[in-house]
Amino acid sequence: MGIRLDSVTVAYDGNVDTLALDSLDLTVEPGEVMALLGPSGSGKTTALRAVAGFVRPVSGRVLLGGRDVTDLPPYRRGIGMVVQSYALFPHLRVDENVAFGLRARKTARSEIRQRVAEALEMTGMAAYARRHPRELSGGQQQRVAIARALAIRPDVLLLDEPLSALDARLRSGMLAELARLHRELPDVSMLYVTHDQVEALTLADRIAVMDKARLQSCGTPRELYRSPADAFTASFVGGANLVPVTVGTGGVSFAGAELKVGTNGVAAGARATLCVRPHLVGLGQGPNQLAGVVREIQWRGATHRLYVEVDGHTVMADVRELKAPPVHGDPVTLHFMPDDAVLLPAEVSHG
Ligand SMILES: Nc1ncnc2c1ncn2[C@@H]1O[C@H](COP(=O)(O)OP(=O)(O)OP(=O)(O)O)[C@@H](O)[C@H]1O
Repeated sequence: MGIRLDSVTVAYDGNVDTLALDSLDLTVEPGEVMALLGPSGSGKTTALRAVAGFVRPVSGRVLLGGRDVTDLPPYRRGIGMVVQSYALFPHLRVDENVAFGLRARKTARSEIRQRVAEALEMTGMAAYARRHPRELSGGQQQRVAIARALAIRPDVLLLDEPLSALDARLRSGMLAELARLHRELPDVSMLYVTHDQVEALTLADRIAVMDKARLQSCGTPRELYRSPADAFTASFVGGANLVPVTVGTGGVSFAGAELKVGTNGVAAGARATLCVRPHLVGLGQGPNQLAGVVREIQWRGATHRLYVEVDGHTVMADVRELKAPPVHGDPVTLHFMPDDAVLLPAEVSHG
């Protein structure tokens, strides 16, 4: 079932001077996973809570499957929700926790038994049905929380930083599990709040990037990564080199160098920001050369990350592990292919 936020504005405590959500328009297609990505306080959780019905917009509408649910209470929206802190009932066993939403809906006993078994099976927790939450690891507790959300067979699943309490190894395992669940439940739309871009890039069909209560941009992970529309999106979805340039004809000038890049019809003489991903910057001679001085070098196993100062700006280059890496203070030449650069509107810094 699709989700639509139609110009949704939320102000907590009636404070309309600082909106938590400012006219948010967002559509999640049926069966789609949409990640909400953005810095702390940008309104991601608020958007989720508006869909769930825990906050009431001061204006705008929430539609589920084309039906206006703005005035419906949360329990009548057919939504499953998983939050960061698991929020399991400590005094209830795993199976009782999973059954909770079904009991509240007065589902028949035999049906409850079947659905609880199914949800625990789906999340790999069938063997733990009779344990209490305190007898489970963090990852297992989160699986139970997901099973509980799935037991009501929701049309819409809302996930609020579901993996952020887990350690890195568990997190990547659970990410794969969520991707599998999405394949097994192709009709369930998911709205997934995260500030982790790897989670967003891995799991989402599309990513909505939020900043300061507004939608900054929305697109597939590939679109936002390969052709971001603005510097904020570029820096939030994948690492980015962002440098101020002056547009010429057939290229730009930066740090005294003339660089060939597509100008997208931007007028010559205009100021703009050039975006190049660090892994697309090479070391040594090539097209579009930049001369600089190594300020820092990090060994990352398969790659080296170089921080190179070019005319007062830092340019990052991720290159394959070097046998004889340069050292701090060494002069180096960097290069990148014309097609690997994106020209963005002028503003580099954001907030
Ligand atoms: N219950 C509340 N009462 C008053 N203000 C709130 C409440 N919840 C959130 N806010 C404010 O609304 C704004 C958006 O908060 P929200 O929790 O939606 O952001 P977020 O993007 O989910 O952040 P985070 O990544 O830190 O969870 C923030 O300025 C926050 O301080």
